[in-house]
Amino acid sequence: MKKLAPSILSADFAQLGAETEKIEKAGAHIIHVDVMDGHFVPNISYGATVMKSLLGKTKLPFDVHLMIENADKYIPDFVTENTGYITVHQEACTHLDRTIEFIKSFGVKAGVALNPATPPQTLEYVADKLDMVLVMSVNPGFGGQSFIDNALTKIKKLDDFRKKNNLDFEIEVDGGVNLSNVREICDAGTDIIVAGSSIFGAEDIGNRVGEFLELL
Ligand SMILES: O=C(CO)[C@H](O)[C@H](O)COP(=O)(O)O
Ligand SMILES: [Co+2]
Repeated sequence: MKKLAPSILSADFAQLGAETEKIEKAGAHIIHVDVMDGHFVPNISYGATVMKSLLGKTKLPFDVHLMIENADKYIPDFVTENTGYITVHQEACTHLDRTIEFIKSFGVKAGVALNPATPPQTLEYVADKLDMVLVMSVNPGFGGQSFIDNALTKIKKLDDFRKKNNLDFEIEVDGGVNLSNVREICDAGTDIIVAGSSIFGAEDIGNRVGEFLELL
């Protein structure tokens, strides 16, 4: 089953609880949490305190997308009863294998994200340890950007690679996903769809989640 993970980066932060409730009621599967440090990416978003403000208000798992340097230092802050996945960037981790093991030591699924310019082959020697690979289809740092088409080639390569090697990591796609391109992105082999501005920018957020779910 394909899963929908709305990114709260584009939510109205003054209404974060209410907007989260709307996406949960409408059937979204996961909450995507974008953490930006102003160093690895040229923007600062929010940290663990904001994510933790949703604890007790939603049953949905958190999918933590760490766009930060020194991830090992901050990973423990993001481990909560709702935390399903923690994903770090390949480009930001010197000791990627160690960081993956560190995430898994908390009983949380481990993901690695790849920037648009990063080839999928870079994950060859850690792929058997991974629960998820996040294919960035925009350069990370901002919501509301346009989908970079060659992400489709990368998704297909990763899908072939996991089939050939009998691996079971999930493939997540993040950036510029909308109602017009989501079907093609799913067909390429994606399991988890992240969508921020195309959900939280809609007039009726719940209705938009429903429209996405029909297409998954
Ligand atoms: O990681 C991200 C940006 O770095 C966001 O998850 C992503 O951009 C989602 O926003 P949108 O759907 O508006 O592109
Ligand atoms: Co993200």
